[in-house]
Amino acid sequence: MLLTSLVEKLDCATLQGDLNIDITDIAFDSREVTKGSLFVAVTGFTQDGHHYIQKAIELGAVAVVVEKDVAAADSVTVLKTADTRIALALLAARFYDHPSEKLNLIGITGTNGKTSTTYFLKSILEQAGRKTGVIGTIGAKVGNQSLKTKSTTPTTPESLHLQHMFADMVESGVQDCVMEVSSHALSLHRAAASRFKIGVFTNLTPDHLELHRTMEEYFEAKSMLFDLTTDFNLINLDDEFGRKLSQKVAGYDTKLVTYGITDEATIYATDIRYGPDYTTYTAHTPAGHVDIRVNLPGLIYVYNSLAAVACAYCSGIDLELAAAGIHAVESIKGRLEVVYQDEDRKIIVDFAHTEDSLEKALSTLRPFTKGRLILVFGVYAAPGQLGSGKRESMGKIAAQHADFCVVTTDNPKDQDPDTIIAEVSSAVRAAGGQYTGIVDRKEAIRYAIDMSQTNDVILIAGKGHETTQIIGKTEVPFNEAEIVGEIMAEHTNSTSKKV
Ligand SMILES: CC(=O)N[C@H]1[C@@H](OP(=O)(O)OP(=O)(O)OC[C@H]2O[C@@H](n3ccc(=O)[nH]c3=O)[C@H](O)[C@@H]2O)O[C@H](CO)[C@@H](O)[C@@H]1O[C@H](C)C(=O)N[C@@H](C)C(=O)N[C@H](CCC(=O)O)C(=O)O
Repeated sequence: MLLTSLVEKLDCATLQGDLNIDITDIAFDSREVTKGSLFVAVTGFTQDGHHYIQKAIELGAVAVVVEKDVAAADSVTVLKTADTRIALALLAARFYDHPSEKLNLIGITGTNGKTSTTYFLKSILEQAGRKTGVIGTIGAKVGNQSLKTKSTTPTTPESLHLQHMFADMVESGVQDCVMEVSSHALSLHRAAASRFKIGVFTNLTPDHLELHRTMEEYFEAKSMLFDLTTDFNLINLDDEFGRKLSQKVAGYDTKLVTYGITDEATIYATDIRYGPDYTTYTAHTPAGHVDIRVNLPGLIYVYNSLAAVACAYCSGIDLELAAAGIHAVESIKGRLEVVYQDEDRKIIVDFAHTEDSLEKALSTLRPFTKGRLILVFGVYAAPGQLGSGKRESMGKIAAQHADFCVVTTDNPKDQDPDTIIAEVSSAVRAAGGQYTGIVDRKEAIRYAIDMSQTNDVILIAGKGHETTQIIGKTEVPFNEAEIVGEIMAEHTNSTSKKV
């Protein structure tokens, strides 16, 4: 593609060189540059892409886009713009011929519920016989086939990778794409230049305050999704920030559809009932009502499946197919996932890593726990959370809702695990909770299993679907389902040896 067409009407100045050159690829990482590429220099959190311009040129970049003044060889075209992240998104969308506009693209944002809503919706769309793509913490997939990608972010890819994925999906005949859109992604313009037919807002509770600093900033970041939607804004009306957002978007050209468990919402749930491993309710929509059965317990799964029903309604899908799609989801990786069960005990892994989600996970399990509710958890390290009170509040919630807490590490990163555990433990103690502290997370899990008795439930909270732990600068493998399996196998062996 000619550079002139690629940058046409883009807000950037040509500092040097020819625009009449062919661009064969775009890269924002010098390590991905190939001959004939356009290199976009992005200022990162740890490094600065502007320092890699020379490297990119050596590898064959013929043009660069910058936001800072840098020297480059005369043979290379240099363009300057105010924000290279926005430019990258716009350039990528053009390079791949605006693929998001060729999809029924549904973006889901909110602190919690993005992944399970995505699972439910994918299943509904597949029940409706539609070829569906997903992008999120479960990876990028078409059906059950993973898409090849260079993306390195955990949830929402950088704009270049994202547009590439959309283009691949269009090429393979995908009609609908369900995507988790994180607040990180929105504030870093990863989704800019994408067009969403439907935007979903699940909820907002404190998280990622290391990046957004205040809840107001966090809310503004999440709200950015609704500047990118074209048809429907679908918002949880029972959430404080959802109500605020619905007022904010009321004047937009897009249609506002709300959901919740009161009949004030456009789509709402009644007759909610829970069992130890299911939830049933009736979903009411303007197109009629339908009985829903979710194979997971708890109010959060009413909200997350209802959001998927609401998307189905907005996409013109029959409500019976929506119900069948939700029922077809047997479990969700790392979401109240039962990783071991025998007549004595049940071991559950959940991603709960915020105050709100930990409280909800424990309260959901409590009514179905005949013995003790044993919690294994840590508080992950994030720069802004040093002294922010998260350790104290997580400790307090744990003490209030669990019978025994094994306080351990989550992702301690560069922070001292002993200090984290001491601070969390002191909060558990102050709130009258029973606890022990064990730095090694595997040993903490083993301790909980060893102390468990008939009818006890063990909740291992914080990491959910994640399969690594970040200790210092190293990411070490840590798959909780496998670890529980190993420990239980050791138990079985030692018991049979005794016999
Ligand atoms: C904090 C954050 O968002 N980090 C992301 C960011 O890393 P960074 O800013 O540190 O990158 P950097 O190393 O400083 O590099 C800066 C620039 O120099 C370039 N570079 C660097 C080295 C080199 O040799 N050549 C080169 O050109 C890089 O390509 C980059 O453009 O850019 C990298 C490249 O895309 C990402 O892999 C990385 O995601 C890390 C792994 C991450 O954990 N991100 C998390 C925080 C994240 O984004 N999470 C959200 C979900 C949040 C949630 O709701 O839970 C997500 O949407 O995934």
